Amino acid sequence: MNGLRDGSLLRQQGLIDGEWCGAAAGHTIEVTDPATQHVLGTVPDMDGADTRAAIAAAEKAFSSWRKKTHAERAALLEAWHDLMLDNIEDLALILTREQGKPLTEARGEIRYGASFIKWFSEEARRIGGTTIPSPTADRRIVVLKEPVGVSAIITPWNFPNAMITRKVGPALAAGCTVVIKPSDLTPFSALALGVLAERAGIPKGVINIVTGMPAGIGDELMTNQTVRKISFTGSTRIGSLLMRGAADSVKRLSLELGGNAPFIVFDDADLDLAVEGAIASKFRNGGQTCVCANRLLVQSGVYDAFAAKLGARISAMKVGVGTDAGTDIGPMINKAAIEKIKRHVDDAVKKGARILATASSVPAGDQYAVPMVLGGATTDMQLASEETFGPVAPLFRFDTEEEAIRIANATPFGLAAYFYTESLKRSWRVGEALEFGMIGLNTGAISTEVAPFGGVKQSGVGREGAQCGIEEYLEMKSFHIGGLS
Ligand SMILES: O=CCCC(=O)O
Repeated sequence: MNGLRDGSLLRQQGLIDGEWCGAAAGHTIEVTDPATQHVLGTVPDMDGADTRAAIAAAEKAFSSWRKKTHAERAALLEAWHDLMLDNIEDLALILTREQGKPLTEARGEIRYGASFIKWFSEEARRIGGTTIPSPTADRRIVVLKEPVGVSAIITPWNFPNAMITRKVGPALAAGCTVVIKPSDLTPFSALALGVLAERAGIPKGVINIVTGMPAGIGDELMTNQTVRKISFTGSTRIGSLLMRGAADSVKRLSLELGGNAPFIVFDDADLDLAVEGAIASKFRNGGQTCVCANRLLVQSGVYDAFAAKLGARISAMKVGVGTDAGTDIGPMINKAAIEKIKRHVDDAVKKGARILATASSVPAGDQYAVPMVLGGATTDMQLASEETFGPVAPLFRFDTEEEAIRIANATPFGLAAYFYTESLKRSWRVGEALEFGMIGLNTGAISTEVAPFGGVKQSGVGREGAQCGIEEYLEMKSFHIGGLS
């Protein structure tokens, strides 16, 4: 890959038990640049047998990793974090090339990703336990916190770095070992993290990375008795398949699944702030983020003004190759993504929506979606019930607060929601009425290592980040000590 300062970060092998290796069966898959369709390289197309080897390596490493002191684990995580920031330019370039997002956003993702490693290196020192007043005089009861065990980490293509670190950070801090299955579309970011983990001194077998198509690897991770925990970010369809597959061996699960985020602008909102928030939330990663605003609900009194302001911002957007200076929106990840966006726009227009504004600078090529504002969106349109996952901002007009809350909650998903108002009373009323795991009030940015990240309803189970994130990788053991009288 041209432009890397350290070419050894582009690794084209999987990582099992400290060995960089190919698939046992010798198969490989190509990884392409979504902007150019050029092949960037290949990675092993591993299967169930390779995955079993990775799980066995993680199991072997678990017995010594769990016994390290919290300070020892924290020091290794800190070293890994520092190496990520030292190599930010290369990690960002690899990420942009395989995923497409603009380089400035890719740098942001590396900093965001590294922040989870730093955060959980600190949390490693704070894994405590409790003592419980005993019901009898001759006994004492303490609750110990112990690592869950070998954890499967299955991650998506839209955040190829940060979705790994948000899971691996707490897993390692807790004393678990991991088998990572990155998306087959974006494995190089994961492998570069593996190279840096090795340089940081994280022992062999603690982090294993299996690359390739999902079916064989996923089946093994789901059913293997040694795997005690699965953490997955991706679609609700796959999340529920994993839940079913993991049921026979009763694994712990953390699932961060699909969303359908409402973004509500009330008449009393600061409109400029709302437009900033809409740009940040709707157009992050070209709209390919699970917490992206999907439905923009705008109250009648400010509908036209908001549409005009948002339209002006979108008209000025530059679409193009992520590594070109000034690019705001990169290519979409693949043809299926483009087709879905097109289907949503065609359906909306057929049902009466109007295109109010589009980005003026969009290169030719069917890998690019046109950023746009759609006016007159209604709840019978496909884009009201499905995540578009693209740079299309549909505006739904509403009249009353009750109507906005009803429309916002009319979805089986419950990941993120946003609303804008200057009223204190309304802030609390609406914040409490929205059925979502994360709410942004007068902000479109809710992603940070310090706050719990996760959803309700079909958007998943469990929380990542924050102080609670490490609990997902810890078991409680009640220890009853008798005969003390
Ligand atoms: O799309 C997945 C999560 C992105 C984020 O952490 O904000």
